[in-house]
Amino acid sequence: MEVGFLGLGIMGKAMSMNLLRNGFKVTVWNRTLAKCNELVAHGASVGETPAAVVKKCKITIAMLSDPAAALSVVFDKDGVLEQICSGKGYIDMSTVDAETSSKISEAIISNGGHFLEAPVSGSKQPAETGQLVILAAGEKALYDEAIPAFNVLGKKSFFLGQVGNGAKMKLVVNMIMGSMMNAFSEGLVLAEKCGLDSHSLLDVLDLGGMANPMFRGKGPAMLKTDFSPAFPLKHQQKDMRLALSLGDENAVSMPVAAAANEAFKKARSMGLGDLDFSAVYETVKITKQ
Ligand SMILES: NC(=O)C1=CN([C@@H]2O[C@H](COP(=O)(O)OP(=O)(O)OC[C@H]3O[C@@H](n4cnc5c(N)ncnc54)[C@H](OP(=O)(O)O)[C@@H]3O)[C@@H](O)[C@H]2O)C=CC1
Ligand SMILES: O=CCCC(=O)O
Repeated sequence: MEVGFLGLGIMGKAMSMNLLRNGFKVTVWNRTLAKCNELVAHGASVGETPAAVVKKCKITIAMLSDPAAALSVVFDKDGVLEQICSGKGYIDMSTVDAETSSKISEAIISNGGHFLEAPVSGSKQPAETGQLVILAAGEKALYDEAIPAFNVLGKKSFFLGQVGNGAKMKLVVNMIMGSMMNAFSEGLVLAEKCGLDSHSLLDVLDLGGMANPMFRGKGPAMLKTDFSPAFPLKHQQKDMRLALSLGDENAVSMPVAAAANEAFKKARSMGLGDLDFSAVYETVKITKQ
């Protein structure tokens, strides 16, 4: 199966590498074209533009930073729309809002193509090992066609119905995750300030009902001030912002998420946006001094 892949950031690189490892022919494109070189060394072909990739491939996947990037790659000059046509599928796996996804879907479909949104739960390591959770919505026939690729990329795929449902599910999940990360950071700082051993706190948490891979995986690194990016903080703040907007639309009061968003914004203003989202811990350390 020949697949196009647009966007070779932390996630896109890992996912396209995984497809190559599993026997897919992959044609890649990235805005900063030099990032394609490593994929080429592993057998990928390069498309000079998103349009060139779509022209070559029956199915093209995108994994881009945010709504502006997702729209630009489709609608701008040399974009996806120039070559999408009957029989071709476009799958956007970026985390965006439902409105962005619907706009892209309408344009693709009105040009004769097929569209699926398929944001993912899981980060860099699950992307490398094919353990993502895929939250797809849109055209069921394209979903069925993409299953061989999804089975390589993820451990479980959900088909959630109409376009927008995948985006909404992803934003709800990341809203919860961002709030949890803030509560976790406050707990770590409080434990330290009141004279407790932070590693003991991690052990206690890991043995109880709140045990989870995020605390287990990120906690020891946070205590060492290691914020090597798996999920960049600027993207987590984007997701909190989009989730809060979804809350506005649905008149859902979300004071916890709003406070978490403020902390991520503060972290961005401190220049921490490119670090892992666990670097929000640094903002709590400062405010508790
Ligand atoms: N990292 C993670 O753990 C997870 C991330 N996600 C989501 O996946 C998406 C990608 O995340 P991640 O790989 O971490 O992000 P990165 O920041 O590592 O990569 C972003 C990608 O988007 C491209 N890009 C940015 N702006 C534009 C633009 N205007 N036009 C074209 N391309 C653009 C970048 O190109 P260039 O190289 O040129 O800058 C790069 O390829 C995001 O929506 C994120 O929220 C979802 C699950 C987990
Ligand atoms: O969007 C990023 C999600 C990161 C994760 O699920 O660990």
